[in-house]
Amino acid sequence: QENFLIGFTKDERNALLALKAGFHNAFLDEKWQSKNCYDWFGLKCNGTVVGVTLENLDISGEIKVDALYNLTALSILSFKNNLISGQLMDFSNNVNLAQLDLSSNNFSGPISPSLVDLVLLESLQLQENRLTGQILPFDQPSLKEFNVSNNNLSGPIPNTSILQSFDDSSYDHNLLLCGPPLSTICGPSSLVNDTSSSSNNSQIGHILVIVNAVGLFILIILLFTVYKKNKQLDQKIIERENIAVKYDEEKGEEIPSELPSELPSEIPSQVIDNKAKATKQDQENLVFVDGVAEFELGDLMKASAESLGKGNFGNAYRVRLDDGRHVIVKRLRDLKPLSRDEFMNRLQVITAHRHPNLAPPIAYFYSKDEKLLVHKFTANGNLFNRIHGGRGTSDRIPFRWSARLAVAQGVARAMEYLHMNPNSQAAVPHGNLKSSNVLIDENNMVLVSDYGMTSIISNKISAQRMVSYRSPEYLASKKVSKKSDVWSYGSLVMELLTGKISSHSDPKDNTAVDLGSWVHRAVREEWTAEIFDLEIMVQRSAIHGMLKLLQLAVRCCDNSPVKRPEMSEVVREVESIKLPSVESESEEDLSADRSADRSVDRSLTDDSMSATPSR
Ligand SMILES: Nc1ncnc2c1ncn2[C@@H]1O[C@H](COP(=O)(O)OP(=O)(O)OP(=O)(O)O)[C@@H](O)[C@H]1O
Repeated sequence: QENFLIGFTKDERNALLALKAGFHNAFLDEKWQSKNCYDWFGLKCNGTVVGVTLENLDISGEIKVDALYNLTALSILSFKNNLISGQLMDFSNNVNLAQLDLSSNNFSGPISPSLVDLVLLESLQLQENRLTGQILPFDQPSLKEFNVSNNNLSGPIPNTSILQSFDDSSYDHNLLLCGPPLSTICGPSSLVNDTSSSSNNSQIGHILVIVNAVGLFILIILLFTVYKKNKQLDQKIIERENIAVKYDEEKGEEIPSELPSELPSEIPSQVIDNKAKATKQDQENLVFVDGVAEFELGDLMKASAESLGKGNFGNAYRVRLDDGRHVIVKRLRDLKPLSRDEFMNRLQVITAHRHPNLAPPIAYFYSKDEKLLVHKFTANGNLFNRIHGGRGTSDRIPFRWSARLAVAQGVARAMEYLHMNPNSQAAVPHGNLKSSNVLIDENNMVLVSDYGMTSIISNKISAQRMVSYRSPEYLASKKVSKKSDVWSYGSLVMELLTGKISSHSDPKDNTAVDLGSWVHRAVREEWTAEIFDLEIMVQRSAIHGMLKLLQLAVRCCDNSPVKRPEMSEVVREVESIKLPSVESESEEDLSADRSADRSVDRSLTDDSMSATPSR
């Protein structure tokens, strides 16, 4: 059989087929088949495989540690910007490797020691993963490019001449990394071996990272001592800045001109009130949106934290404060190059939006190396998990029609408010509405989160990663608008009604469907009633309301943006859908023998539906 292969050896082909089997990628399944290496997408071969370049393909799945053993001639390897998870591979057999780019994936665990022995290695790009443990003492003179920024690495940067020759951008955004070339000073705790690096139990998705609280505390004390020394000097600078702010306010200073045109041309009055407050606090601490400092940056840093995974704007952590309260901390990355003032201004615009169905950050932080958003923790998770979580297990609490309708109404109200905001004349598109950005709090209130981020995230990243339900015009222009929000709302409602995962929001899930086309087909082929999630289909008396909501969702997902309704019209329509009487719903629930969830469902419905002071 080997005689029939062109461009690569049998062992290499088998290794690549095994690699493909670990990925869930329809594109590769199609393109990596033939016996001719030259037909394979992303390969470079000359009798043997010398290059594998698979970038921006939404590849998910894991790579086995020994996956590259038989690719002995490999010189270039890039899996840049995919969703690959698992530990880094063993590169001991890839002695020709010169360029390795695994950036923007979900790799976890330690940096593979085999990389230190690659004497031809010129470029190592590991940024934007979830790597833990320490940086190894790379010192091969061949190394010209090196980047491990945006990981969870810890400890001192080894003092080799090669590693010290790269500037701090190669190391930025690793919360526990220290020593030159970073300006963070190493405390005694940094010298303790990081236990997380040796653990082999890194999981795909949500990894629990318990931060060594004692060690960190010592580090914080050291950092604060340094801060305090600078404080007196800073005080003078702050006083000067306050004078400058007052002067700007008197002149009626406007938001910098680079703001997107959809943002308000004037700063809302509430924002101006906050501005002086913010300027006093923001030098080295959190800026609280309501002006009351509930805790300090140091409290966050010494607390234990659980990683919730990597979102489009950075890593999110659930942090447990000393008083037992939980908050969510998001470490932002891929921002526009904003000055402190610009960042503060934009956050003030975002946080000035107040509506019972919105979840703005409660605090934010800016420093050269770190930008953070702090949110209240919402105890009942997100809508994605409510719709899809625990299916087929005894843990699953059925998600009934009344509760789903309440979600559709709450989200619609929040979106209408963002589009119309009566208080500040600010009208912003959300830009990233999806089920994981709809949160459910302890009172079962529906809260829309992560809105307005286009004003701070770099244009390239927003275009690549935001908007999980992609409208046709967004795919063409890469710009979010109110009408692309309406499309997203329609898709979210389809997800809510069908219980299907959208392939746009989770390409790696093989049960996912292109919701828009799937629903359109169902309507066209007249099997409409069958498309509803079984959990609500049993509620026969509600079928009329479900059909009405489905029709609205279909209109929101019209290919032509002008034919889509405005959010205000959507709110009117979704609120006109009546719930079936409590009696008939209860009877149906009883007949489905699933009455256990009644209290949960009714509370979700009642609470979120009653919270409508703005209407
Ligand atoms: N305030 C919060 N309370 C509880 N869970 C939250 C909160 N904010 C976010 N989460 C959850 O944490 C996880 C990560 O959130 P994050 O916003 O970083 O990413 P995402 O929602 O997956 O994507 P994107 O960055 O596009 O919004 C998600 O499952 C999200 O639902």
